[in-house]
Amino acid sequence: MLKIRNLVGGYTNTPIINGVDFEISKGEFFVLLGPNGSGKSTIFKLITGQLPCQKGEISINDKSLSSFSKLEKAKKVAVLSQEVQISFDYTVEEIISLGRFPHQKGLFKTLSVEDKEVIEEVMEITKVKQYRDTQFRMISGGEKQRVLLAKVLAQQPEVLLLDEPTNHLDIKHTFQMLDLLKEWQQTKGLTIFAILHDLNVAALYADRIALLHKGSFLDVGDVDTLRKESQLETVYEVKVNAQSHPTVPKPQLLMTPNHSKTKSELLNFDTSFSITKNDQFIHVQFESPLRTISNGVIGEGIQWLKHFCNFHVEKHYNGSNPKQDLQKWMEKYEIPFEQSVAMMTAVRLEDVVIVTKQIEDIKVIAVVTAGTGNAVDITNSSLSQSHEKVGTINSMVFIDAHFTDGALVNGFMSATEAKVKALHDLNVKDPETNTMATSTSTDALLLAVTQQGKETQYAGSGTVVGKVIGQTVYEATHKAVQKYFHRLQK
Ligand SMILES: Nc1ncnc2c1ncn2[C@@H]1O[C@H](COP(=O)(O)OP(=O)(O)OP(=O)(O)O)[C@@H](O)[C@H]1O
Repeated sequence: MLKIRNLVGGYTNTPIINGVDFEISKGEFFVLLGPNGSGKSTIFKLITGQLPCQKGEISINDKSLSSFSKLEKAKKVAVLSQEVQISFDYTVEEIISLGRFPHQKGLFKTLSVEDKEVIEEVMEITKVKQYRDTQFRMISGGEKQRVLLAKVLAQQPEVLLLDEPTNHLDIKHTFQMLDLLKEWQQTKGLTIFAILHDLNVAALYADRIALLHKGSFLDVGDVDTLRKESQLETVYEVKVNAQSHPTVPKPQLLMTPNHSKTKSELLNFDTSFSITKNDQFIHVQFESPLRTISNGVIGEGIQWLKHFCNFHVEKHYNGSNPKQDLQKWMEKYEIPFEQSVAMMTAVRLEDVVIVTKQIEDIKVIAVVTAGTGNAVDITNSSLSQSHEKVGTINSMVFIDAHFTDGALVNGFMSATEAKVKALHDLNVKDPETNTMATSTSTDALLLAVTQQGKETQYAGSGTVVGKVIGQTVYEATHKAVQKYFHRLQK
C-alpha cells in the first residue's frame, strides 16, 4: 500500500534520515518509535511533502506520490501533524467541514447531503458534537486534537499519517482516540502510520513498529520486538524491563530509575515487621513492600506488598464472594487490601506456628496455620466438593534475600514440596481413598522476599536457599498439623 524506498533527507545538505525503507500494508497500523531527535518528525515531513526528499521514492499502490495531483492526494492521504495553525475564527464544525473539501464537486463547492452525513458521523465518534458551534480557539488543547482528528477522518482517506496524535490528551482520551482509530482500521481498512512516544501505548495498538535510532531503522517488526530489552536500552539509554500485560497478550515495559537504595533505606529484617495475632486474624506488617508471590484470595500473582493476613472464618463459611468479604473485614481493621495478601482459614488462629531459620546469610520465617480435614491426594481422580471440615494449610514464608521472578517460582515449589513431606511424615491421608494426602483442597501459600543482597536465580531443592525454605516450611507445617491433631483429641 504505502511504500517508502531509500528515503534520504533533512534540513541541510547533511541528511538527518539516511536511507530508510519500509512498506505498510493496507489496513495496517504502523507505529514509528524513537527517542527525541532520532528523526521521527523529519521522516514524517519527508513523507507528507513538508520537506523535499534528497533521495528515495514514496508510492501508494505502486504509484509515485509525486505523480498525484493535490486533490487526488488529498482523497488518498490525510495528515494530522504537530504544526497545525488555525488562524481564523472558524467554528469546530467549519473546521471539520474543511476535511470534505477534496470530495466536493462543481465550481461552487458546497456541502452535499453525503458530506453532511460524514461530518455528523465523525463529530459523533470523536465526541466533539457539543462544541460544534464553538470557536476552535475557545476549546482546550485536547479538544482541539479531537476536532483535528474529526477533520482528517471526514476526509475519508485510505492512508492516515499522524504525528503524535495523542499529544495533549489525557489517558481516557488517548485510549478513546486510539480505540477509534483501531476500529476504523479494522472496519474500513484504514492504513495508519503514526509517531507515538509512549512505548506501552504503541505495544497495545500497533500491528508493527519501527525503532528509529540516529536517522536509521534499528529494527522493524511486530510489537514483540519491544521485548528486546538491550536494544531499547541502547536507543533510549534507560534500564528497561519487558513484562506482559496481565490481560492482553502484549508486551509492556517497565523503566527502572537510576537511583538505588541508600544504606539507610536497607531493611533490618529482624526489626522490620510486626505481627498482630488475635481470634479474628493474623496480620504481618512490614515497613517496606516485599516482592511477593501468592495464590491468596487477595494479592494473587507476583506483586510488591507490605501486609500479609490470614483471616479466621466459621467452619461452614461458604461466602459467594470471599474477596469482597475479606475486603470488608480488612477495611474494618484498617488494613489496606490493595497492599496485602489475604487468605482465610477455619483453623483456630491461636494454633499458629512460627519458625525462624538461618543458613549462611539467608534467613527465613514461616507462619503456618494447619488443619487437614480436607486432605486430598491430588492423584486421586474423584472430585469431592465437601468442605465441611476444618482443614486448610495456610503458609506465609518471609525471606531475607534477593530473588529473580524465576527464583520466586522455584521457592514456591520448594515450600510446596516441604509441605507434602510434612503431610507424608505425619501420615495424613485422603479420607476418600485412604492414600497419602499431598495437600488440603484449599491451601494458600505466599512467599515474600526483601530483595536485599546478591541476586538469587534459583531457589529449588538443589540450592541452599531452597533448603532453608524447605526446612523452615517443613518444621512449621509439621508442628501446625500436630497442634491440629492435639486439638481434635481434646
Ligand atoms: N527545522 C529544523 N532545522 C534544522 N534541523 C532540524 C530542524 N528540525 C529538526 N532538526 C534536527 O533534526 C534532527 C531530528 O529531529 P526530529 O524533529 O526529526 O526528531 P524527532 O525524533 O521527531 O524528535 P522528538 O521526539 O523530539 O519530536 C534533530 O537533530 C533536530 O535538531
